[in-house]
Amino acid sequence: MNDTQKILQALLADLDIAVFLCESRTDTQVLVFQPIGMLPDWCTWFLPVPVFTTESELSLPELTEVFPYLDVFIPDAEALWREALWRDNQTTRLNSGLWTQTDNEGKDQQLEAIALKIRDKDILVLVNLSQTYGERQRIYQRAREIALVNEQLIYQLNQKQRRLQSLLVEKLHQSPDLTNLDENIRDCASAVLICKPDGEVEVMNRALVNIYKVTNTGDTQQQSLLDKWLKEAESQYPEIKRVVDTGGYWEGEFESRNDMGETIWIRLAIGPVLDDRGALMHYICIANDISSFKKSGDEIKKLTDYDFTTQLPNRRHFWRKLTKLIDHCMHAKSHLSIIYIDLDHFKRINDTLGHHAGDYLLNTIATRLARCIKQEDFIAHLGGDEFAIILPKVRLSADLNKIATRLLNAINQETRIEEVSLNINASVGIASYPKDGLDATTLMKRADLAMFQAKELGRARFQAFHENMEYDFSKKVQLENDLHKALNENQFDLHYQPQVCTGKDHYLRMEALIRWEHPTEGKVSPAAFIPIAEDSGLIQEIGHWVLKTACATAKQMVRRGLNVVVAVNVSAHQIKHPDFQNLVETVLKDNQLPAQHLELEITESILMQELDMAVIMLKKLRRLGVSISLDDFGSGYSSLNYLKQLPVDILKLDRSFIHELPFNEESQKITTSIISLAHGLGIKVIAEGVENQDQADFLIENNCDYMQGYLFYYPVTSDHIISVIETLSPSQPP
Ligand SMILES: Nc1nc2c(ncn2[C@@H]2O[C@H](COP(=O)(O)O[C@H]3[C@@H](O)[C@H](n4cnc5c(=O)[nH]c(N)nc54)O[C@@H]3COP(=O)(O)O)[C@@H](O)[C@H]2O)c(=O)[nH]1
Repeated sequence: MNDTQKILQALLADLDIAVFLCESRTDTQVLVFQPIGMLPDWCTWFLPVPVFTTESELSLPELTEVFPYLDVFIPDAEALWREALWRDNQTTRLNSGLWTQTDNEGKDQQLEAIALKIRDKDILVLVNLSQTYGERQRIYQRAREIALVNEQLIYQLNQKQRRLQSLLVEKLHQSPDLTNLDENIRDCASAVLICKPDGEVEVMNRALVNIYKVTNTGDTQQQSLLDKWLKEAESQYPEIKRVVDTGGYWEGEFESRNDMGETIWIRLAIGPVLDDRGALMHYICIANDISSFKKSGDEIKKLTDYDFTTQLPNRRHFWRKLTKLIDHCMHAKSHLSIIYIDLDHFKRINDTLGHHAGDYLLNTIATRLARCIKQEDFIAHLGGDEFAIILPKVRLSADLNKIATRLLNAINQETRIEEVSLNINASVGIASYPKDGLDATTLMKRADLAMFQAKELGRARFQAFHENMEYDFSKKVQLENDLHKALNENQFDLHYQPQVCTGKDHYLRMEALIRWEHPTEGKVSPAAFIPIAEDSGLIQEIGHWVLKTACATAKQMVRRGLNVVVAVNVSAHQIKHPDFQNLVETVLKDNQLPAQHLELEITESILMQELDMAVIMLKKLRRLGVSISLDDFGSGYSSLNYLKQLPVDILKLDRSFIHELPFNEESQKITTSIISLAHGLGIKVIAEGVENQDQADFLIENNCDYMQGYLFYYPVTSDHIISVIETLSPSQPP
């Protein structure tokens, strides 16, 4: 073994990962996996017999037998390796996400697979994250145990103090001159002080001297002890003086200082001794040093109140703090605001770069956010990609806007992880006490609602809560319930909008657009219900229905000799479904529709959310023979740079540019540049939302391939589309 191999070996052992080089056997068409370095123990525990050696090779069936989850992952990984989705020597990777698998010893292991293409090498990495999880669990468990023990000990101490109090009161009643008391308290572990109502010391024991490291046992020093305790406890317990002065029983714990000036925590009970007529004779004070409990309590607090990844206060800590501050505001008649931050598309980072990269990013952002706020503010990491800040003194919207802008800018600074440069954004919601809510739950709910609205409005922005949001939200919940019924009760219909060709084409094109006739609300726009269907998961069923219906209509037209292409809108959630390709294939087969008559329309933002995955799926779909169009091009991420890697046939220019044609110079330039760039890459262009002749003239003049809009046709029902399509001449410009 040479030095480099030794270093690699040590590195792998340190990282606790299993690495395989993947080669394809041309004779068998089967992938073989050759372990690089020794495999870690957890990996070999999955094997029935220890067959791994550094030189051994594993064939695909063997590896997928050992880790059945790889069955699903390997085809995608293979596509990544085979189709060289890597550019200019950059590394490309695909993460499987975590899965749990039970090893031969019956232990659950949390595993993640990563497919990597490094230069020309195909690498499969298996990472075991169980240790990190285990460590976390152990720490929390230990914290719970310490907390439990502490609680029990404090309880026992209380009982002991109370028993001693009543015993001493009894003794004092039996012999009011304090004789024989000494022997009851001399060797007692609790510190005991019996004093007159004015604080003058009558009896004290050795434990008190020890706890307070008393050097001067003269009267003057001891006389002030009761006074000292009252003063020390007063900031935490404002009632203590009143209770003691009026002869009440008091107990509690607070920070005190011994005669050496050291800080100690004591638990103190002060009880009165009254004579037969109810007059105050003595005070009995019993104190215990609880500093060691407090110390482990602080440790517990650190473990249970702080987030493991960012070291910021966690959700539990945040709620306690918020409740306490609201209480304070209520009494002081003051106000506070909360800022709720949710990172945009954070999951994408975890999925593509791995959990370690995600944790690194969270840490970086936590540090940046903490730098943006004042000392009196409170920041917490609520978990996942959510942070929250309490601003105890801020209420004016101008100030809140300034702070939110500062936070957004801090988040959006460039972060470099490995070789990748990231610019993450966040959606931010704001709510204030008492304007938006009088308790922590309402306030957080409303800040969350405002954050949600910021997401809906396009992310990377902040939004303050206003009352309408709650109404909008309940309306959405209602629509979601109704959507469940809509499919079963045939409330959906599909309309079609023809797309006209500006040059020569032998296809007649149209876009399928879903319509919903709600039984009480009337027509509900797809722009309103598609996002709800996406959030609730219903989009899979609805999307399936749209695909089936559109293909059936297209087949009817093909049968009549019409050479049509029907474009079907596909949501991000459908594309991400691993079965989507099979579903499209089945629908085409069931309708006996040749694939060239179907086009799938996806939005630009889908691609950017999970670029590698989406590209793999689009390539699979294209292999079936369907064409792909990219909707709303230019409206979102608009990176012309990635266009050359995308397997698309058609770009749909976003209607916002067309709307401003032909007079807005910027829109002119964008439109003409996109058209020429697309043509340069062999991609055709459709302009959407064409509403007047000036726009059409400009687009024809600048070689736009197709146009769609109310100038030509509104979407028409399925009953009418055939007759409309029949009037379209495939080779004539409008
Ligand atoms: N996932 C799915 N999404 C769908 C489906 N059906 C529709 N949609 C998406 O909903 C959004 C709103 O659609 P809709 O209200 O149907 O509006 C479409 C056209 O009616 C409208 N249009 C067409 N011409 C013009 C015009 O000249 N001016 C103008 N203001 N609007 C016009 O544009 C919408 C089509 O847009 P696009 O898809 O971007 O080409 C919309 O985002 C739909 O995509 C579905 O089945 N599944």
